[in-house]
Amino acid sequence: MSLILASASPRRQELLRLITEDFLVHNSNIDESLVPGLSPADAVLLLARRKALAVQQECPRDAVIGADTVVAIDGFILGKPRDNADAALMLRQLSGRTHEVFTGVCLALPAPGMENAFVSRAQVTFAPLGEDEILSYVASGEPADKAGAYGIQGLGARFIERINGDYYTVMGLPVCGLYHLMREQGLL
Ligand SMILES: Cc1cn([C@H]2C[C@H](O)[C@@H](COP(=O)(O)OP(=O)(O)OP(=O)(O)O)O2)c(=O)[nH]c1=O
Repeated sequence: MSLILASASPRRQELLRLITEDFLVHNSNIDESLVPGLSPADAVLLLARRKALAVQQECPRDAVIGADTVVAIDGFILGKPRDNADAALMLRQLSGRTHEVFTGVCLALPAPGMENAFVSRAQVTFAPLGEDEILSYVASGEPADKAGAYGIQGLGARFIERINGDYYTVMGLPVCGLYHLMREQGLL
């Protein structure tokens, strides 16, 4: 049995390496569009599960990890921005306020129906951002592939006053939660 990370995200690969070096990477290529009306926690669980199960269909003898991250504020779910204008809108919404980041993780095991999933939530407080800061951050390109249009691990760090929760949940993979789940399941 191999361990497979169902993700194209280089950040998730880097974070899984904090738990184990012994894994392969397969992109799941699933449709990430969401049914409207889902709570952020249900949305990330659904997508994490879809990613893990899509890869497990191809590799039924392996254990597969899928994950998904969204930002939630004012009852809205912010995924990855569509374009630069959308990224700037998201950053204006986050400016000077506290939002939540949800990361769902699904570990699909080879026995039929054996799946373990959990959601990790963190609160992140942004400093007030000037329009010039927003535009130059968007121009850096960093927001483009990130939920909520920022990366806590990159230039986005400048804007973050406070976090309550697991830093790695914000980055896209809750390392402590996944490590403990993998130990419980006898994978480590
Ligand atoms: C909020 C935040 C998000 N992100 C990233 C984590 C995720 O990669 C991305 C959210 O998109 P996801 O759809 O969760 O992940 P992905 O498309 O990058 O990778 P895959 O589906 O193949 O696993 O945003 C950061 O890197 N830093 C942050 O601070």
